[in-house]
Amino acid sequence: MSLHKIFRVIIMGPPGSGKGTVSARIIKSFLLKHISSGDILRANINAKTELGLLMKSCIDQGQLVPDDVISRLILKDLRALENSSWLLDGFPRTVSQAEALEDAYSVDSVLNLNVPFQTIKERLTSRWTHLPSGRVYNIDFNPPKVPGLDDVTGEPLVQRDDDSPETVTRRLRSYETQTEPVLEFYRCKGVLQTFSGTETNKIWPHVEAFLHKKFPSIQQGVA
Ligand SMILES: Nc1nc2c(ncn2[C@@H]2O[C@H](COP(=O)(O)OP(=O)(O)O)[C@@H](O)[C@H]2O)c(=O)[nH]1
Ligand SMILES: Nc1ncnc2c1ncn2[C@@H]1O[C@H](COP(=O)(O)OP(=O)(O)O)[C@@H](O)[C@H]1O
Repeated sequence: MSLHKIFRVIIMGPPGSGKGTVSARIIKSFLLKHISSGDILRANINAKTELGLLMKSCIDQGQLVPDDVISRLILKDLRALENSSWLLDGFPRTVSQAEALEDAYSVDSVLNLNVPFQTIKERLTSRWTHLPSGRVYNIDFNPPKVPGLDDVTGEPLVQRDDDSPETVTRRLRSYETQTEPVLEFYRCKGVLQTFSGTETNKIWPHVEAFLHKKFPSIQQGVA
């Protein structure tokens, strides 16, 4: 049995609301393992796995992949982290996924990034991604040190196929119809914490203060 309490945290928000950016900041300060459903799917596409090839057209069209596929994939990864605290990013995105997760684990906190759709549309057309790590950059907000290259590895950055304006509109629509009900699911359980704004640098101090207060024992450097 682990001596430490395990904390299970989810980060939610529409596509482009800053989940990846805020997650990167969280794992710098807190001992949580970051699991991103989008990064896992893109790694499968990149490695041309059977699953990746099957899912690619769904993702490129801005549609969600089937619930059973993503739930199986994520729950398998979570089982490998049985004794660690985790931060889940991009899952669950439907009530059925939330129920599948709830059957296996109880969630301590859900961080909801509430960013207006207009702000998101502007951001995503200038998002650049380092696919192997999931690190994200933005031409205006956090440009890479050398244009077009990842700061850590020097490898090339790419623009995601699903970040075109038409596909972003479709993803926002699927967020409204399929993912917003998940917020209600967690609100009813009393674990939803919403952070609203248009700038990550203004939202972040509130997220950080909330986590410090709620989970003091998982700060980096705390035994
Ligand atoms: N202009 C601007 N861009 C931001 C801000 N926060 C994040 N971004 C960028 O917006 C894009 C989407 O952020 P990301 O963290 O990938 O969002 P996710 O899709 O929710 O994981 C990325 O290119 C980020 O670098 C912000 O406050 N202002
Ligand atoms: N939990 C999920 N359920 C269904 N599809 C998912 C899920 N997570 C990711 N995907 C697929 O991968 C795409 C990219 O996901 P992600 O990187 O989390 O996007 P975003 O940056 O838009 O929040 C989604 O548009 C969807 O097609």
